[in-house]
Amino acid sequence: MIVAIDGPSGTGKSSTSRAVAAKLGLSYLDTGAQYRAITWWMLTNGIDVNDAAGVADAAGKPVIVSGSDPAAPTITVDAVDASGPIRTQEVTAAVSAVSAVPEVRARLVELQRTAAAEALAGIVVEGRDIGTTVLPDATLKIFLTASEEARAARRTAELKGKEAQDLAATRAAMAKRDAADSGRKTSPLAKADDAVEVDTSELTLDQVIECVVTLVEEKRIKA
Ligand SMILES: Nc1ncnc2c1ncn2[C@@H]1O[C@H](COP(=O)(O)OP(=O)(O)OP(=O)(O)O)[C@@H](O)[C@H]1O
Ligand SMILES: Nc1ccn([C@@H]2O[C@H](COP(=O)(O)O)[C@@H](O)[C@H]2O)c(=O)n1
Repeated sequence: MIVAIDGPSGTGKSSTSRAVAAKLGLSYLDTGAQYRAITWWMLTNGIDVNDAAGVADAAGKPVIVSGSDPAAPTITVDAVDASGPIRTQEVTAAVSAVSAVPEVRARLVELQRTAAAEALAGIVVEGRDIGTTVLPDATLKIFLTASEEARAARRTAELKGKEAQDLAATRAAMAKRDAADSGRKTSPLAKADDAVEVDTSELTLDQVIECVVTLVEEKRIKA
């Protein structure tokens, strides 16, 4: 059972994927965390993230390891826990430039396919290009969407007390990142033709989780 969950930022991919994987006894892989991890490494090693050739040259250097237990997902870079630093606004603002570099994508797609092949009980993999590029033969593909208003409100609430931005700034930053992710040449953010689209704007997180669990169970019955 391989479940691919894609969609723009703030649609609920991570929250939904983790919960679905935990409920169904599947592994979980957050591919966005891997792109954030390589971006953090570039920033901390003085690589200009807007210099695509420099990023490409360095893409093979960091060792990125993802732990796939949905109860406690982990990510390390060169054996250092990166789960905190990859969530800063500095990394969020830089990640789209790094993830657009084909050498970076080739490196991480290989890691992602290996993780899926090794997950014997099955896996939920979330990102932007899982259904279209990374795992085109996934058992089930979901594309989550939500209105810009809903997504910005969710992210603003999540960031409260951390690196808080106001609603308008959060919305503008999300729109900019989605435009860059959708507009890049190599495997842009896109819905696979055979993905089920779920608009989460008016749904609670529990309703979205239930909806995806039902879709997985339907696939299992048919298999
Ligand atoms: N249906 C929902 N209703 C209300 N809040 C939600 C819903 N789904 C997710 N959230 C909340 O919205 C925030 C963003 O969710 P999440 O991180 O899962 O989105 P994402 O699609 O993975 O975002 P990104 O791609 O930017 O990492 C979290 O605080 C989460 O708890
Ligand atoms: N399959 C993917 C997953 C992510 N990205 C890039 O990483 C960024 C961060 O993703 P989050 O889910 O953690 O917000 C995202 O904006 C993309 O630039 C990707 O390219 N492909």
